[in-house]
Amino acid sequence: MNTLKIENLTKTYANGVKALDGVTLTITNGMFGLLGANGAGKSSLMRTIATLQQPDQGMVSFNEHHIQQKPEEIRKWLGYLPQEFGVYPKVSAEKLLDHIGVLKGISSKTERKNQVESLLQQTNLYTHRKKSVHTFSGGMRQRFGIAQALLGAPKIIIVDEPTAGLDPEERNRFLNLLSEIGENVIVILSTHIVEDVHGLCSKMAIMDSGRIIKAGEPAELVAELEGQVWIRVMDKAQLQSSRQCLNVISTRLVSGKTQVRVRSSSAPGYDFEPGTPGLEDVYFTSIYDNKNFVNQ
Ligand SMILES: Nc1ncnc2c1ncn2[C@@H]1O[C@H](COP(=O)(O)OP(=O)(O)OP(=O)(O)O)[C@@H](O)[C@H]1O
Repeated sequence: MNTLKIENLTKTYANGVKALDGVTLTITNGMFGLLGANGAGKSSLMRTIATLQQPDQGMVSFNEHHIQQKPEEIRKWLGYLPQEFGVYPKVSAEKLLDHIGVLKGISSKTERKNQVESLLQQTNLYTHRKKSVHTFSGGMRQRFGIAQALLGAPKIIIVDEPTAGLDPEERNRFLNLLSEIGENVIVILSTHIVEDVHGLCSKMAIMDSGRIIKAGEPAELVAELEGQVWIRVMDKAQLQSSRQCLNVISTRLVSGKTQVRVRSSSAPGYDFEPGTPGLEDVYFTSIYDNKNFVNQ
């Protein structure tokens, strides 16, 4: 079992933005979803785990090794797909993967060839292997990104906002690919898309303003809201006045009408129907509770 321990991480950038504020988490094998809005601090946390930046306070350990003191203890086991992959040189996908394999320390040519071939197959890029990565579509680039992250049999894989900008088909294909990665490694999926976490991740955390505001198993977190979600269709004027007295979780247009989801321990009115809670309700209520807590 691999264990990543994050303890009380804090980071304030030179411009005064506190991107990490006492982050504490323990992550073991399996798919872990880190959910948060843009600017919540996800990339800052991912970069710190990948030892690309130092925290001001706190520590990260991987399998009991303190990684700020011994960064090589995570680097040699890490597969990282950053949010911005940068510029691709004009060489074929196959050659680029081989080169990354060398950088990752796979010194045997045969071993590299085998790994590159099998990863190109796995990511459905084998027929495009002779093409230059800079000519790839967004989805193909992300699949290439996961192929390079998987080189060298990593024990911990970090993918930062991998589905942003992908069309629904490519997004599905990418998520299916992620789900195929073994159970015996840690995979951290950072995303602002609730559905990316739903169904794919066995554990998750929600991040807001540099803090972890909720963590657990998605199904358990959803179950905590059982009996507390109520639904009603309203017009805009009703919604405006109801906002004062109701705890509105979210609103959604359904066939041109506004469907309102409300949190309440009992029916907030005779015209409300009980709703089935989902991960999106968990996300919105956690953010709401955190803002109220901070403003108290
Ligand atoms: N190098 C930096 N210098 C100054 N501020 C930064 C830097 N990197 C990030 N920030 C700020 O820190 C906060 C957290 O950013 P971060 O990129 O970690 O969040 P995120 O959840 O990954 O969001 P996004 O998906 O938009 O990148 C934001 O307010 C961001 O503007």
